[in-house]
Amino acid sequence: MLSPLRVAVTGAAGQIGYALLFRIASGQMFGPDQPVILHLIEVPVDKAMHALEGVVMELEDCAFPLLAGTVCTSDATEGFKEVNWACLVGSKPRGPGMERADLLKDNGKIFVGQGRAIDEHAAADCRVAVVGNPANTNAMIGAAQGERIPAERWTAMVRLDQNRAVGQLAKRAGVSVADVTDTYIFGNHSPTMFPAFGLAKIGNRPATEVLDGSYLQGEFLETVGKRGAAIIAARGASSAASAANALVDHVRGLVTPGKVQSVAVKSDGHYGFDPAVWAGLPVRTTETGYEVVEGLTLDAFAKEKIAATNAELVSERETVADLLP
Ligand SMILES: NC(=O)C1=CN([C@@H]2O[C@H](COP(=O)(O)OP(=O)(O)OC[C@H]3O[C@@H](n4cnc5c(N)ncnc54)[C@H](O)[C@@H]3O)[C@@H](O)[C@H]2O)C=CC1
Ligand SMILES: O=C([O-])CC(=O)C(=O)O
Repeated sequence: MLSPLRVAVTGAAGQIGYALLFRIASGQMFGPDQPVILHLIEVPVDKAMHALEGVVMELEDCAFPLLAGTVCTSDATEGFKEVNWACLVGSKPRGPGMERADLLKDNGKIFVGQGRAIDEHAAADCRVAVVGNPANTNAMIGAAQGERIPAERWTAMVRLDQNRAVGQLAKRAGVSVADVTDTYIFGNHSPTMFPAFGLAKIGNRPATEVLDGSYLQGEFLETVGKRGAAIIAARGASSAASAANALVDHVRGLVTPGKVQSVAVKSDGHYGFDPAVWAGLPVRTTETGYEVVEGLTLDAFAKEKIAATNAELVSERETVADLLP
């Protein structure tokens, strides 16, 4: 029997939290043999903590064999103590008419405190997945607060964008999602992101041979880039179930050696990104961590799009300069 992993989830009583916790506890994130202890972190507000009690009652009522315990707290020190994974979901979602970058000032602050608490109290092997928006820049802020946990262990989620891109390509081509491969997101989790259709394959053929260029350069990019806003317009609330599902994929991928997926990581200059921004990139999981997949061929159109999303990430960093040590 494996010893339990401690997994922190912030915003545990929120929308994504509600769609996520049951999947972690059932083994979908860390596998069917891996017990977990969930550290559920919320704001110190009665309504949120009370809602969290209800969520814990429901977790108990599922009788998950892999759920080895829960810790409920609004205290970051207790919440992140000895955790092996921190899923940072807790933060404000945007409403209709807003861009994710509009959340920068309010949400950015959260990642200063949590970055410090993780660095001081988490297990030495702790890895972090940031979901709260704007996710790339929040990961950069959090990572910058620490000295003990290497910045490379801080990742942000662009897997939802990858899944959206795969879904759109499959629908357009009239094939199963299983037939769509090599679909990677470069850059920011924002409308400037670039789903690199030039690398994607549909039924083992280049997507550019299966679908026409005007669709790929136009409607496809627009639909994937603005999908979050379309869901807010339709639901009146931001995507939650698909976001939780993408986080399960993101973490599962990062604990599965050989898996290649889109992850926002410290760019270190790959594919022309500023070295200090967190950019969506194709990432391969290794036995000890991950590596960026190098050497993929990008055409002039792709390079122009990557330059634009990089410029946005650099400008977000300038906006939060006061939150960086
Ligand atoms: N990266 C991505 O692909 C996606 C990111 N998101 C983002 O995820 C975040 C959460 O979304 P929802 O769950 O729908 O929002 P929500 O409002 O339903 O839940 C957020 C929860 O976080 C809690 N919270 C706020 N500050 C906190 C803190 N400092 N510590 C702990 N908990 C805190 C709130 O009390 C609330 O319960 C938003 O920023 C949203 O924009 C949403 C979908 C996709
Ligand atoms: O669009 C939003 O604000 C929520 C989100 O990040 C997404 O659905 O991709």
